[in-house]
Amino acid sequence: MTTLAALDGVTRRFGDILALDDVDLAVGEGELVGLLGPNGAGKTTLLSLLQGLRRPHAGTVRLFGGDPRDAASRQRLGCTPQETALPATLRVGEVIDFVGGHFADRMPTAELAEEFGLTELLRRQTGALSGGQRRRLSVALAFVGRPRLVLLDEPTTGLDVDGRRALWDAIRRQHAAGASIIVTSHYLEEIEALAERVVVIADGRVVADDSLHAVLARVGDQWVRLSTPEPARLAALAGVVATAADETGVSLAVHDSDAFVRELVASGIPFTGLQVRGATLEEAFLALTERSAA
Ligand SMILES: Nc1ncnc2c1ncn2[C@@H]1O[C@H](COP(=O)(O)OP(=O)(O)OP(=O)(O)O)[C@@H](O)[C@H]1O
Repeated sequence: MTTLAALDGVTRRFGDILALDDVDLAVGEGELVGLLGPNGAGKTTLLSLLQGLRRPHAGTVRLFGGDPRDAASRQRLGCTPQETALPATLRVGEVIDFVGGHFADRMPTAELAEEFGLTELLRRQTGALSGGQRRRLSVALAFVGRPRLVLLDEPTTGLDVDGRRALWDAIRRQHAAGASIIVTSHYLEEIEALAERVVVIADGRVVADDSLHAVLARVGDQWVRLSTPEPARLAALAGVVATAADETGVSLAVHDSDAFVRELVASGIPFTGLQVRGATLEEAFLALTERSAA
């Protein structure tokens, strides 16, 4: 598999903040990689290094084998940032033509508009678009130059359920047609819908890089909830992957809830309101990032 983008021992600081801490990551041709992590984990910083917008303080970043800060390396890169400023008085079709004009081999405006559900909007000024329509246009623009690699930073933020699904379908079709994609998201549903490989980032470090299935298996797929006056003693019990406490009780991610409950009873830790159920993706992901923080 040809490597399209690679970070090798990359560290990036902002003053005292260590935004990326010794990150290794390689993305190959044909991959659709989901980058998952809480606010401030370092996802956007990672994408900005791949776009050549920032330089690493240590380590190397390669894009199509070159330095991403050389414009030539970025010819086959498409991006949608978290927020896009569109010139309000230009029409949708004009914006697509303007961005497309920068690429030697571009997708025709009508074809791109059709793919991303913008056909009816081509003559509308971008200032008159709804938030969801603007978002669709921003994502579409990442694909206009027939990129080999596309970076999508939270592509469906602000979209309703239908809009999100329609955009996922378009992204999947572009992937099937040959584009490799790195997508960041806060929505596990989005990562699940799009990505086969999941890279979890927490506090600037890669804490998991595997198939979605394998990541879930690692974090424990059962979830126990209870109330106790002695929450600190719970973490020492066997099979506890992670704990999270709030004012209503303690939640624990565990691998084997039967074994956990047997040990809980044997430990003599007082508890009430015991509940056991399968973990949602959201909980599994939180457990993983909290464990890394611990
Ligand atoms: N220009 C900057 N100046 C100072 N600190 C920054 C700058 N950019 C990012 N940071 C800090 O670096 C860390 C990583 O930020 P980054 O935006 O990469 O996270 P993220 O995972 O993309 O978060 P989010 O999901 O909220 O977009 C954060 O602590 C952030 O505050």
